[in-house]
Amino acid sequence: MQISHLTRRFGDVVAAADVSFEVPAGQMVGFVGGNGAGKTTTMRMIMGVLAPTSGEVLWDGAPTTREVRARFGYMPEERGLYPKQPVLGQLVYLGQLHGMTASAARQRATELLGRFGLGDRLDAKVETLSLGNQQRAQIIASVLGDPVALVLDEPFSGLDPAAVDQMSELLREHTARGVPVLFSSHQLELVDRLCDSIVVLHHGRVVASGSSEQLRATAPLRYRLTTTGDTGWVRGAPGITVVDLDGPSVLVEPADEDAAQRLLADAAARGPVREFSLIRPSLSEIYREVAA
Ligand SMILES: Nc1ncnc2c1ncn2[C@@H]1O[C@H](COP(=O)(O)OP(=O)(O)OP(=O)(O)O)[C@@H](O)[C@H]1O
Repeated sequence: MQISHLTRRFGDVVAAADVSFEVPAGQMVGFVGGNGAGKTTTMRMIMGVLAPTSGEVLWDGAPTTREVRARFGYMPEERGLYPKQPVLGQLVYLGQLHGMTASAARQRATELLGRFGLGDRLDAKVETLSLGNQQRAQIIASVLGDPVALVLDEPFSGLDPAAVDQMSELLREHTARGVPVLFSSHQLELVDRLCDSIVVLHHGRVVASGSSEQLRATAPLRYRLTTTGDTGWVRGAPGITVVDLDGPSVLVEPADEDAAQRLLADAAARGPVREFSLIRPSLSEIYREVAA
């Protein structure tokens, strides 16, 4: 699935500005960005719920049609299930909307509800389920009918760690079959762990994208040096910028690898070195950097 130059304005607000990225077959792509960054707007355009001001979404190289989008599984921000209706009945209905027979939809929905701990709540009204269980049912709704792509708006919000694992497993079963999966989330560690690639949106624009390794490679090289004495001398070391200094421990940004190794040699010449380690930035740090 190719998102190509999607732009959406609401009056003076540009909610999405020239957003382009790919969700390759069989890959999980994490869509991150602060509140109001434009994730929901972009996903709505992908699903055809909202018309783009300009740009398009391509499927197999051609602009998506209503028929193609009908085969996408979607979990909207506003959620789709009716609070006052029984869970299983609604899932069967949704499955039928996706072209399943009533009995196939009932069988698949029952199986998934059972698998996710809701086997004894089939006839419960959605509103009587806990929020996390409602969320499980919403995710199940989006995967009924063997979708060819999945577009999920914050599917993991409100899920406990066990449910996160179960739901990630369910999504992985889809990517394993070649289904492209796009989901938004504010849980950056989870995105880092699950996704093949990440798209960072800020004020409607894509400000970074790539695998977490690629995003990390754009962050400055940082090392932590810990000695037994004071590291104040590091401030004068050539090619070294001190980020944080606290007595025997200092966090530095060397200009290059040579400067880092020179620093280590200088430190060793002064006395014992307790620690000299490359610091890998977390996705949260990278996010803060690119969104700054
Ligand atoms: N129907 C609308 N009318 C006017 N402005 C809108 C509409 N929908 C979204 N916006 C604006 O577009 C911008 C992007 O909103 P959007 O909901 O896409 O962000 P988001 O990244 O999903 O945020 P969050 O993480 O808070 O869900 C915001 O400034 C929002 O106020």
